Amino acid sequence: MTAPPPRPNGNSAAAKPSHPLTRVDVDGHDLPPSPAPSSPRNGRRRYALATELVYTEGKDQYGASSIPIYQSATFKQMTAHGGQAEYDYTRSGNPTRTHLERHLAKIMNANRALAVSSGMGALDVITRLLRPGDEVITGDDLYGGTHRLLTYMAANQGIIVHHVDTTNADAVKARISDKTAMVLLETPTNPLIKIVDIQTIARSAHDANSKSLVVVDNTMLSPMLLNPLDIGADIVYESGTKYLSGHHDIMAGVIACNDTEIGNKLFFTINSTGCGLSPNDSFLLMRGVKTLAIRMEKQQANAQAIAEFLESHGFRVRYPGLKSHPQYDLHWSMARGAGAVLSFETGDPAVSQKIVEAARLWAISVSFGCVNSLISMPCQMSHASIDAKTRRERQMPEDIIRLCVGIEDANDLIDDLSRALVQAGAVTVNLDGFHATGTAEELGRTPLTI
Ligand SMILES: Cc1ncc(COP(=O)(O)O)c(C=O)c1O
Ligand SMILES: N[C@@H](CCSC[C@H](N)C(=O)O)C(=O)O
Repeated sequence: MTAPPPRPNGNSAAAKPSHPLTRVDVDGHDLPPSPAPSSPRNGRRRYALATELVYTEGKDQYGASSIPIYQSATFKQMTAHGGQAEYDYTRSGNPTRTHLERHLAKIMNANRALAVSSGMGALDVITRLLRPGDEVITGDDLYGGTHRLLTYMAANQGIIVHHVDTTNADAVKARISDKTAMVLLETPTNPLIKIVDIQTIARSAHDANSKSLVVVDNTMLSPMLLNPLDIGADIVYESGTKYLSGHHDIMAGVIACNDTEIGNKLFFTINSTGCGLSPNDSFLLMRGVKTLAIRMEKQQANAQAIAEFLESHGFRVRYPGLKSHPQYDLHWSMARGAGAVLSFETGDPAVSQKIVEAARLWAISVSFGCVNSLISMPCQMSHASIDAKTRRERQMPEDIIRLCVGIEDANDLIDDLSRALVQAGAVTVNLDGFHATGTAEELGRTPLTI
């Protein structure tokens, strides 16, 4: 095999300084740093997070091990005066949802958690804290639905939205003013997997304007890997559709905070608009949360293997488990794992489409965080609600492929991906093995040998 040409992104794994916590396996290969302890044993948690996910404190009158689904819209009252019974109507509260919310508050290190009907529902509830004329500072690489909602609010509700490069904490700081009501962050970003320094941004936002709320979308990591409230966020939300439930069988959203007044305002909106999570979905989300640790462990191990496989064959891979990630150290200074979403580029949208369509084990689907693996082209799918011009301005490559890794056998996933790469013409197979096609350089990769 000829010496590989320089990588198209200029990244050189060898040139990167080792992370201070670098570990090696028995063969001397680098391993990701040891995760930080999974749970500070303070606040509401007594055990490590993997234990707390399973251990629930709620009591059922019959000692049921799994919280019953209180499938009731209304609740009988003892008198006509109202107010004495704990529940009156499921939009306002339901025992299954309460059980879930208390559990979520514990694992999110929050005083209060609220469960709603989707991740976007959660963001909608949070943004109702804003008033016309308020300014929001947010990223230039955002989940498409978030971009869509903010754009709607800017056009119709008098909210001023500034999109800045949130990987540059100074750029965010420069934008903060006394009109900044909210700083909305995602890390890692979806789908460019950029890392945002929550702690530094939160500090400058609060120093410059004590009223500005720092809101973090933690969907890409889940409370298993990051607790934004511990590092300066005022509100954290996530799509429970993803890792928290883990099986793509429900839509859900979760909001958590520590401030009682904010919690009450969020609850007011949920009760007023009726977007609280249904009893049945609360049950399913509760069931999913219990296996979060074990799912995440397997998903991350698979994602790491696949990221290394692709990178070792010259593809530009974006994954914070790789030392070549330009913000590797920043990510590991905040998070306890790299998650299970990665993206890579081929240099040609048509080739990317062929790869995606040739995969069998990888379902062509939006979403992530589920037990089964998914493949997608964000520009055409999850982020299609960002118009092409804006995508170009934000340097979102049209050829980018996103892999959302599940719990299957890693070798099966790699074999299927290899086959799809070959079938798509991204590589060719000769008698003596796999070789790059003649257009390797055009495709922005080194020759592939497997
Ligand atoms: C980062 C991120 N935040 C929020 C959402 C919204 O979640 P949901 O689909 O549950 O509304 C999604 C995906 O949909 C997402 O990827
Ligand atoms: N058609 C949907 C697309 C949902 S994308 C889901 C998920 N966040 C992802 O990133 O894959 C829409 O219009 O919102």
